[in-house]
Amino acid sequence: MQDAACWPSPAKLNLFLYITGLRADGYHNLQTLFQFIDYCDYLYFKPRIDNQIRLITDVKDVKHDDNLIIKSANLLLEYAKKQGLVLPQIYGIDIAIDKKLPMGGGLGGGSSNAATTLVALNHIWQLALSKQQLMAIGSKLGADVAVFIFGHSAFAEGIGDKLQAIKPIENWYLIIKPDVAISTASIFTHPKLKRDSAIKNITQLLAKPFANDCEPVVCQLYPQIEYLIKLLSVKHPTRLTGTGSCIFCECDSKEQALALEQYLNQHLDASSVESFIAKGINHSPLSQKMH
Ligand SMILES: C[C@@](CO)(OP(=O)(O)O)[C@H](O)COP(=O)(O)OP(=O)(O)OC[C@H]1O[C@@H](n2ccc(N)nc2=O)[C@H](O)[C@@H]1O
Ligand SMILES: Nc1ncnc2c1ncn2[C@@H]1O[C@H](COP(=O)(O)OP(=O)(O)O)[C@@H](O)[C@H]1O
Repeated sequence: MQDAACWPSPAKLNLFLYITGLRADGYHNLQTLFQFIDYCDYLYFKPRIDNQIRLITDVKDVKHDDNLIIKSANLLLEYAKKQGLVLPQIYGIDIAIDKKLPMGGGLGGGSSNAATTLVALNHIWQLALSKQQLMAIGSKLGADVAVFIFGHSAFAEGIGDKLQAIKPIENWYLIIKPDVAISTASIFTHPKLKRDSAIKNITQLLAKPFANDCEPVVCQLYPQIEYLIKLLSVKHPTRLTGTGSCIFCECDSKEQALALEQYLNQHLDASSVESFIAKGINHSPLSQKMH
C-alpha cells in the first residue's frame, strides 16, 4: 500500500507458563514470563475519505468482521465516540497486513495485531489515550493484548494481564511451527490440564529449569509435537510457547540456533515442518515506535 504508515506487530514467547487455578469466570490464573522476539507481522494504515474501516488483506480462515484488527479498530472508535473525544474529520482507514506469524501457534499474533491497531489508531486519530487506557480497551479483546501494548518483557499474573516489567537475557531462539494450529480455548478446557501449580515468587520462578503446564496435554493431543520436542531435547532443552503449537529452543548464539535447525532438518522431511530463528527483545518494536 503506497504512502501508508507501517507499524510492527511482534510475536511473543512464554518462556515459562504455570497455571495456578481456575477462576469463577472460566479463565485461568497464570504465572508466565513474556518475551518479545524480532519476528513480526507488519500493519499498514492509510486514511480513506468515506469514514469506513476496512481490512484490505484477506487473512486465511478469518472473516473480515471477526478479525481482531477490525474488532479493535471498531472498539477504539466506539470508545472515542462514547467518551466524546474529538476525532479527525477523516477517520476512515484502510488497513493492510503482511502476515508472517503462524496462526494458532502460541506466538500471540492475533493479540499483537489488535494491540498494534489500537496503538497506531490512537496516534493517527490523535486521541492521546494513555498506555493504561489502551491496555484496558485491549483486555476486552483477549488476555494477551495487554502485554503487547505494555511493550516490555514482563512477568505476568492474573489471566496474563497483571504485568511487571522484567529483563530476561535477550537470547536467540530456534522456533518450530508444527503443521497444526491449536485453539487456546481447546487446551484451557481440557479435563487433564494441570491447573494446580503452586504460586511462587519471582525469584523462585526465575530459577531454571522453566516449564509450560500446557505441554503434557498438547503432547497427548498432538503426537507430532511430542515427537519434535523429544527429537530436539536430545540436543537441547525444548519447550512449548503458550498453548502451542510452536516449540522453541533457547540458544546462547545465532550459530547454536542454526546448528540445531540443521540437526532438525537432517532428521525430518524439511517440508513437513516450518522453522525460523529469532532474537529475544525486551523492548517491543511497537513500544519503540510509540516514543
Ligand atoms: C495461553 C496464552 C499465554 O500467553 O497464549 P496463546 O497460546 O493463546 O498465544 C494466553 O494467555 C491466551 O491469551 P489470548 O489468546 O488473548 O486468550 P483469550 O482470547 O482471552 O482467551 C481464549 C480462551 O482461552 C481461555 N483462557 C485464556 C487465558 C487465560 N488466562 N485463561 C483461560 O482460561 C479461555 O477459555 C478463553 O475463552
Ligand atoms: N489478525 C489476526 N491474526 C491472527 N489470528 C486472528 C486474527 N484475528 C482473529 N484471529 C483468530 O485468532 C486465532 C488465534 O490466533 P493467534 O493469535 O495467531 O494464535 P495464538 O493465540 O495461538 O497465539 C486464529 O486462529 C484466528 O481464528
